[in-house]
Amino acid sequence: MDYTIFAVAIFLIAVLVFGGVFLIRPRRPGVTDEKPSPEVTDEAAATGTAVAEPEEREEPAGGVETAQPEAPSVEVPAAPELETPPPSAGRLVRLRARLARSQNVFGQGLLSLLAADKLDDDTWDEIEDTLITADVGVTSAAQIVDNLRTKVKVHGGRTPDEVRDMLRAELIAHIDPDLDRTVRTEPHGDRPAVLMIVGVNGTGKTTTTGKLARVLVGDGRSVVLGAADTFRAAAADQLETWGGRVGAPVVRKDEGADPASVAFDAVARGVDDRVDTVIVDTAGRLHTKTGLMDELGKVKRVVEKKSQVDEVLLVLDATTGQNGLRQARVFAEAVNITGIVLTKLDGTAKGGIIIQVQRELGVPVKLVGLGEGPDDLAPFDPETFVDAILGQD
Ligand SMILES: Nc1nc2c(ncn2[C@@H]2O[C@H](COP(=O)(O)OP(=O)(O)OP(=O)(O)O)[C@@H](O)[C@H]2O)c(=O)[nH]1
Repeated sequence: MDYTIFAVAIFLIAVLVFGGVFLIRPRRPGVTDEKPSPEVTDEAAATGTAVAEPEEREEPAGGVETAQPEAPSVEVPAAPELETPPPSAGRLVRLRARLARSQNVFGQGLLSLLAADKLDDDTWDEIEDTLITADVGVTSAAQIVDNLRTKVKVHGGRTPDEVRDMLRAELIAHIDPDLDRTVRTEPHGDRPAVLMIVGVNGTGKTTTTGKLARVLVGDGRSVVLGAADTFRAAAADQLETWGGRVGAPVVRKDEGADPASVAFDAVARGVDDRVDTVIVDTAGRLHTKTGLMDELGKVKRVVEKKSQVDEVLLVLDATTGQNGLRQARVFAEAVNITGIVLTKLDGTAKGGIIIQVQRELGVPVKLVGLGEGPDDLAPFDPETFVDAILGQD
């Protein structure tokens, strides 16, 4: 009996021991049934970042348990990648094909007329008409024709190369290679250079401001942008997009705010941040509204309380011809224009406007816009321009 009790007791103990072994089976190191509670980093908390659940992992084949404790993955918003625009040097050469395409009628038209078998009065009239159609202006067109006629008489020969050289020299002379086309963007001491971008709505001011910021960043400069076009909130948004892509901060205020105060604040920010250049985009003003033109003068005067204005660049749409010239004259009366940005030269055969606008305003074309792409703005160079329109490498 005692043995029976003893045997039963042994059996029960054995059952308990083995059962316990299975019930309290050790777990794989680092693997828990509970999902780890996701960690929220300070950064994620601050930015309201969504936290990703850790994924279930499959056990590796062969039963080798190698699972390691995994840090929960946290989605951190990628910092917007800054773009590296190309430098200013060589841009016009790169965009030469655009010029060649758009100015084909102008350049090639003149070349073929000059190479005609017989250069009679009618042909010379046609040459003059071609120049006028390309917006060279009546006075310059007549001068160019006179000069070419004289050269043809003196030199006699008219091989294709001679004709091309003659026309090339004449056009370059009229565009004037000696004009100073430097865009003054160098800071002075502890003050940034200040550029104002002015012009009528739709000519491409905001786009030019953004593209110019890229040119400068491409050349290694630091830039602040001022969104003084407070008539159109979208212009400030547009500028923020441009600035954001190259790391140029944008100073803006609410729609309807005083443009002069935005311009002043932008320059103040530029001084505080010790940047190289501040570019102020102004509102597109109707040249018939004297009040608005006066305001442009005010923006300049207010900015000058903080720092001198180095450039006032007038943006002109090359496709608007005589109308654009009229606008240019009004702007030139209201504010001292230091340079012209001729936009949309990719969309017109009227490249001769360069000659006319410089002649009318006595101010050089410093930059040209050759497309809607972010890097389609180039410093203007007369020789590259003429070579492109005459189809010369
Ligand atoms: N093809 C071409 N389009 C251009 C060029 N420059 C600007 N544009 C286009 O012209 C349009 C008007 O440009 P904006 O920069 O908004 O003109 P804006 O003068 O600032 O106009 P407002 O803000 O209304 O005063 C846009 O669609 C630009 O992409 C250029 O050189 N070539």
